[in-house]
Amino acid sequence: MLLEAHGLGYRYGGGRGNQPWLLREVSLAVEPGEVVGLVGPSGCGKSTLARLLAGYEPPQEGRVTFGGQPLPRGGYRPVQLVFQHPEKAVNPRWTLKRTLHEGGAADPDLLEALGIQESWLSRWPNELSGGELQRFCVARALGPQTRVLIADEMTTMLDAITQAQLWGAVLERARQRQMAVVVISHEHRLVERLCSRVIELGSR
Ligand SMILES: Nc1ncnc2c1ncn2[C@@H]1O[C@H](COP(=O)(O)OP(=O)(O)OP(=O)(O)O)[C@@H](O)[C@H]1O
Repeated sequence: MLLEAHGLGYRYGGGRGNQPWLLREVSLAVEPGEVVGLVGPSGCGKSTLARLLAGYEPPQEGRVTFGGQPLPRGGYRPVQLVFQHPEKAVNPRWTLKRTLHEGGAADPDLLEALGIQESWLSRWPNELSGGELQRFCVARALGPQTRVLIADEMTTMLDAITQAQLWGAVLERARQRQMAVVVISHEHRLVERLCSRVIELGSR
């Protein structure tokens, strides 16, 4: 298995202040090249689980393994996360070129597939639309060392044509590199269309 969660438990506040467990006994496994949906009611902890799976924060119970080992602590993250709001995911004081290079040298074919125009590279994040900025976040997350992409409502704010373009580019890379994709979305039709399997995260 490429990415596995073994009995994860998580509660905000680290157990102080009597915050209830948000996630408990969550186990899942994702294979290379698999496109898996992660669905559940609003507030059930999908985004929190995404952060645990990407290694942004540790679970309080259980563990996440990548290729059978703990997630690497430093260097490039093989499990990349793209959020719904690109403006929160970029440094407003960096040009888009610099933002892009945070994920390594950008592949020109990928930029073209994502519809990123050369002239946007010298701009600042506030000089692009949300959809244009999200293309950069997707490009940055698709560095050659990415083995799992977690797309947390990645295209929710985009129009249908842009959605199709971004997913086309992502799925093509996933096929080429045997990269796994975890799709978190409230759009059932999108999940049904993209995913070969769906994991349901229960409500509390
Ligand atoms: N930093 C935080 N501190 C305390 N509680 C938080 C924090 N972040 C999220 N929560 C709470 O944890 C719960 C789960 O949030 P999360 O964003 O993981 O759910 P979700 O399933 O992704 O929701 P949605 O589908 O609405 O995006 C929510 O009740 C939320 O209010």
